[in-house]
Amino acid sequence: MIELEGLTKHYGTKTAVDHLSFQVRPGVVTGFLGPNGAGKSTTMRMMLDLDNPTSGTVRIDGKHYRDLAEPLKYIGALLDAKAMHGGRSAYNNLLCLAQSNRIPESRVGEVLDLVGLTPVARKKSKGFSLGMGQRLGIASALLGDPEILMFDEPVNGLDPEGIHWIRNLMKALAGEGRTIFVSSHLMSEMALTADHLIVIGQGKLLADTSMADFIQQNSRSYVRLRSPEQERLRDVLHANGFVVVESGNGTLEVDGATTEKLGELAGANQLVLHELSSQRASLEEAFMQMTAGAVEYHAHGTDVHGAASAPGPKWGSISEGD
Ligand SMILES: Nc1ncnc2c1ncn2[C@@H]1O[C@H](COP(=O)(O)OP(=O)(O)OP(=O)(O)O)[C@@H](O)[C@H]1O
Repeated sequence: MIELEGLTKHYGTKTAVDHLSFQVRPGVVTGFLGPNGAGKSTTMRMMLDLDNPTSGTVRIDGKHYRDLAEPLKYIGALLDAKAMHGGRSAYNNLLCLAQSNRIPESRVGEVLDLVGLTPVARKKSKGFSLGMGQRLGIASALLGDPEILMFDEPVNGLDPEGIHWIRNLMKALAGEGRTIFVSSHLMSEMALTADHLIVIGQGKLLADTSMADFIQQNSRSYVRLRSPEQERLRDVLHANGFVVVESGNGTLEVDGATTEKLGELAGANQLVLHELSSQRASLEEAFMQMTAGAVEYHAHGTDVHGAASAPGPKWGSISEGD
């Protein structure tokens, strides 16, 4: 269990983390979500005592990180995959870590095998691809066989097979009763992995909810209709008690209705329909709406030639990869 209480970090006048209080429980994968610059990495660094909080506390199974003897046996973390010593082999990088925490050398081979790096174990890590570096970082997190694991953007640089592997690994580790805390700025990725969600924006807690509740509350479903007689269709829908939203391009959206019901209503009123479809807003959209006021870096449209357009949140690519 990880517990944060009033955790706050200022860098000069900048508040990176703002009175964060939440718990990360064992036995589930907890996703840590927020747009770029929300404060996820700063929070994780403070959890590992790599940065000092301005105020507030973090406890790992009731203790401060610095009071853990041989911390790799309690908590393993993938924060910065490039943090390894590039001049050392993968094997020696892990061996040094193992020795510093009195972990037997046999475990080095085990974790290299687990992450699929055995064939390159004796190669210098500076020649590793992003994905191989990510796997080596994951191996170091697993080295002490800890009950708590933290991964900062673990799928960065991984190919679809690697993404699938890390997703299943996190689920399996949670299934063994471990505490798994994983950050991402991609809702779509989290939807496939996490059981619970902590969402932050500009350092503040925006949501602490189960994934099931988040999906239930945020994936709005509605029916989209298009007709050459749009006005008459709208009047018929209104007259039958439906709330209708005009969404542009001549389409109408109706919440809380089925395609069957609306199709029959249109038929009974001899209305021609060019479209009658059931729609579901994506979780990515719901997440973007939740964090819209807390997005720090805005892209300005998609026109690479610089034509002006409305600012929108800058978001990474969506990776479904399953
Ligand atoms: N050492 C530092 N000095 C000054 N400002 C910092 C420092 N580290 C982080 N920040 C600022 O604190 C805020 C939070 O940054 P952080 O890296 O924790 O966000 P993040 O949610 O991990 O973002 P990303 O998804 O882009 O990695 C940002 O505005 C960042 O510019």
